[in-house]
Amino acid sequence: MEAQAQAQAQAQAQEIEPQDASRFRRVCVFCGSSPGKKNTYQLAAIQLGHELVERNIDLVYGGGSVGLMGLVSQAVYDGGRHVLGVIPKTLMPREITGETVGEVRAVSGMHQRKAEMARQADAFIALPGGYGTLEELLEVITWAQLGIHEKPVGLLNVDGYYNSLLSFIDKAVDEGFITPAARHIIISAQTAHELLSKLEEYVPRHDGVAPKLSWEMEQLGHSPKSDISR
Ligand SMILES: C/C(=C\CNc1ncnc2c1ncn2[C@@H]1O[C@H](COP(=O)(O)O)[C@@H](O)[C@H]1O)CO
Repeated sequence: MEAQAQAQAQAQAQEIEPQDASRFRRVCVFCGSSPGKKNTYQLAAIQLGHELVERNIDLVYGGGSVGLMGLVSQAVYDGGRHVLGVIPKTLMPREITGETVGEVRAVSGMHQRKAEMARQADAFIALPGGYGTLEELLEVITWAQLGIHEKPVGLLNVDGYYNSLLSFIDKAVDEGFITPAARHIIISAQTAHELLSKLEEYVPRHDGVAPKLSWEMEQLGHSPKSDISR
């Protein structure tokens, strides 16, 4: 595959330095179940997988091998890190989702999937994607705003794919619907390396609206043990 060969060549050319230990054990990636039209989207998915491997970070994602989901999960798996795919039982047939590499966890529905992915992750990253990706991204941002978790949320803005979403969010701040503090929940960058570095440094600036423990129990079904969420 062209994007895979290109990503490998770039990684070799850069002779990536070994990273310091990451504060993240596992990152959740939301991304398109389609590959997108530009090669740069596919390349970015593979490069994100390589970046996670370089930093010794495991992956949790929506499972399957379709689109960008398949590229990022394969890159993490090939790099020797653990891959956890969380799939609702209805989406499990291979004709819908394709083969999943690594561990597969079946859940009863889409809500359970999002809660399980959130529970398992220390941070979230969205690559380019469609409705599913946007819905997953906006939900973890909303949960952060409410104080359900304090895990960093990153947007990999490949080739400016998310420029219009970011402009819209800035408009919502200007119009008084999103507070400037909550605007800082979204960390964006154009490359996986820059994004991971920013996420490692993230410090939440917004206030939650209710006691965190009760939110965690209500939304995630538990009190997360992750170091990041405390
Ligand atoms: C119906 C389509 C593909 C079905 N395959 C999927 N397999 C696994 N996970 C999926 C699938 N479709 C959506 N998801 C989840 O939403 C995100 C991707 O959705 P998008 O609309 O393509 O952005 C992804 O993060 C998954 O968690 C054809 O779309």
